[in-house]
Amino acid sequence: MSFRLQPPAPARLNRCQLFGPGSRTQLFEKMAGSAADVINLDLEDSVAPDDKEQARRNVIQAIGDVDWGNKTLSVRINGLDTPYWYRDVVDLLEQASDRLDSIMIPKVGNASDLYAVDALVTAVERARGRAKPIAFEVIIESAAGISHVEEIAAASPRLQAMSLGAADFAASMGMATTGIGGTQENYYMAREGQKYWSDPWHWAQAAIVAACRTHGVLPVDGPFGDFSDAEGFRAQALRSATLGMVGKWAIHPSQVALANEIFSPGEKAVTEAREILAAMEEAQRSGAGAAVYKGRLVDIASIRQAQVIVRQAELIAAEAAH
Ligand SMILES: CC(=O)SCCNC(=O)CCNC(=O)[C@H](O)C(C)(C)COP(=O)(O)OP(=O)(O)OC[C@H]1O[C@@H](n2cnc3c(N)ncnc32)[C@H](O)[C@@H]1OP(=O)(O)O
Ligand SMILES: O=CC(=O)O
Ligand SMILES: [Mg+2]
Repeated sequence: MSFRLQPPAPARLNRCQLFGPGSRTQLFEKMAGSAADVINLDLEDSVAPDDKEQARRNVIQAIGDVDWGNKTLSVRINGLDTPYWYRDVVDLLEQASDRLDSIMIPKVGNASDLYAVDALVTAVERARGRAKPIAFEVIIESAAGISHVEEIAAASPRLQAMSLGAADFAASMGMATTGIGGTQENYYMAREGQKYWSDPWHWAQAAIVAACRTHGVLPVDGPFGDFSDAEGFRAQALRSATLGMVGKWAIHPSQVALANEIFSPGEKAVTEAREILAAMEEAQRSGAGAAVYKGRLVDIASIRQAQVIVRQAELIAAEAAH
């Protein structure tokens, strides 16, 4: 470990973020009743330009009126390249109830984007004496965003989560696809007449996870567009979880249970992690730094690996007991 310790990410569940357009008020109660840990009411790309102002009003009202339980409640504002974003921020902070937890800033390109929003949010919070500081989440979905991912992760103490937005990311990078996430037909290696599909999102996800873990931010996988392809969603989410991401967006209710399942460690994994901790405790009692568990090496690093799984299981248990 470096002299500078890795800060912990916020200790809250973020297995699934369910999105819904701010213009579709009939979805709000359904979203609140879902099993998603995080709700994202959208003012950005799922809302047509003519509906922006009404959607903002709908969302402000719903923040106070709907019972969101103990979910993390977030609103995705419009991008900083639009005329809408400042009014999104000011109206949300001046008019919405304190139930709002977070705002999501899309298409961030560098640390200054967060600085600008932070300055505006801080001014409104002070002017209004808002008791609960608003958290931020950001989407990395452009060439600039991924190029500056580390400075973005470090940009604001408000920042809690960072998602990969596969759709805009693909567009910004000039990728030859209209698919949102998942396997891409033409991204394969060929050998002896066989195709071996590779993962075009891998490098961006790994960069996001590293930046997030360096600065104590939750790394999240974004949307998977084909909501009738559960197998594809599952494969994408499993890869993300294996890389260190803590959750994934759902753009349709059918994806919520899948995300929750994949980002919750299974009973077998939790039992094994606890057994590794017990084996290492035993080893350390006898003065050893390494031991054998089920025929394989475990050492002090295994304690840290096992703790990742046990901590997540404990968060889930605490949430279930709530
Ligand atoms: C690239 C990005 O930026 S992604 C993030 C922005 N995009 C979004 O927010 C889109 C979110 N999703 C949606 O708007 C919708 O799910 C759509 C447009 C994809 C599909 O909508 P529909 O055609 O209504 O879906 P469908 O008919 O399959 O819905 C089935 C049920 O789920 C409900 N439902 C649909 N979407 C949602 C949602 N996001 N949250 C909660 N419930 C929902 C429907 O109301 C319907 O309920 P019912 O059975 O009580 O009638
Ligand atoms: O905003 C999300 C995306 O994939 O683009
Ligand atoms: Mg986007």
